[in-house]
Amino acid sequence: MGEVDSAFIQAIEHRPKLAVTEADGIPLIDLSPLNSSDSNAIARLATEIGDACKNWGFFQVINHGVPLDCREKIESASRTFFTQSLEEKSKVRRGELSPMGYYDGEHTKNVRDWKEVFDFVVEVPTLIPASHEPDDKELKMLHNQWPVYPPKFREACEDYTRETEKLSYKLLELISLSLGLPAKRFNEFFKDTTSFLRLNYYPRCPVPHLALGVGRHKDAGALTVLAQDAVGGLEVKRKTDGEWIRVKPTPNAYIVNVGDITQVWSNDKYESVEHRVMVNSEKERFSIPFFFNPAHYTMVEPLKELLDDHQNRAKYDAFNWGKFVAARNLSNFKKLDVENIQILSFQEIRSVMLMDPILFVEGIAEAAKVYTAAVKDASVGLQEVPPLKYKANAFSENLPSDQTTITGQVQDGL
Ligand SMILES: O=C(O)CCC(=O)C(=O)O
Ligand SMILES: [Fe+2]
Repeated sequence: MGEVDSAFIQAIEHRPKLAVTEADGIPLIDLSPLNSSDSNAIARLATEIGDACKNWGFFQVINHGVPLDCREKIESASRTFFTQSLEEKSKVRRGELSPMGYYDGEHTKNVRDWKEVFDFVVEVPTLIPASHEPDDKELKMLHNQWPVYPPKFREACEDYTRETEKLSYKLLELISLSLGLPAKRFNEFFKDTTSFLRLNYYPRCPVPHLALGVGRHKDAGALTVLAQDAVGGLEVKRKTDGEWIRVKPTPNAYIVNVGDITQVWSNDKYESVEHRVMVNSEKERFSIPFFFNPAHYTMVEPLKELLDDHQNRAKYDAFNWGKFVAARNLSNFKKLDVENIQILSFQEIRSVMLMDPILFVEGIAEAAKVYTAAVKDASVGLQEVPPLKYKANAFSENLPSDQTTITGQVQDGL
């Protein structure tokens, strides 16, 4: 393996196959009916989007209204930024006090990603809870850090974000219609948005069969709108058979996927689907996801209009989006000595309605102990941690995939 740090190496069962399956099945949807006032065409479009959300959790859109030059400007700014020296990029490195900016040490499920990122929030400042503690009402403000080079980097980023945000609202409205709800049913949640944009850079990798650009994960927020370049590498786990399918790069298209919040809102009608990114030894790759997220104070729960007392009972408890984000921040800056800690600390969010109650309570109790120990720098006797860690991992690994948590599968985000 030469000089490759073992932190990048995936467990055998998660290593990518170098032979790629490129399926045609991921829907390609033309959004041009939105430019007409033909309500039938818009209704048909909503149905098409609803089917894609149900069957794939992913789709691509064309004729989306984001000007091409706006996209080209941010793509070129991103390329110029990342080709600088580490020393230059580190001038805007993210830290505990400013979680936005440049970072090259992200881990997904405790394996390091073969990538570098630059993050910025859409609304300045963005408010999120200061801690994950339920009783702590203090808020903190997220600000952006901008590099001085390349010039116009900030302008390119901000212009692009405004356009992708507009597109995200259109998509959200179509999703709402597809669920039989008024177009603007979800809009109120996004007033004080916690959305952010990420520039991803995947350098060439000498061990593409052992490492991943981003390990398997689901996106936590409401929607992700992603621009990928012509290199390709994004793979989606096909719902029908669990096969990893490559999303074919389509010039000037956007890849859209529903995140966990939409899954909860729709009470599982739409599913947030696992995906990952393969890297390669010949070509570097760039992508730009826009994570469209609600206000921190949003209580995320299945929409009442979609529920009844029979077939359609709520499958999730309500959870507070901001507290969830704050908990994610905690693990971003402290390397917890426990694998999959995010899964374990939030298990109740999704599985409480789904799994055997005794197993659930036991699992959560174990997880809570491990979590507390890890957060307090393992101040609980060290000899106690390994068996707990072992049990907790066994617990999370044994969950069927449809019972994994809203947070555990999520390795994106704040
Ligand atoms: O780079 C990509 O194609 C996808 C990245 C991704 O899934 C993410 O950043 O959440
Ligand atoms: Fe993702």
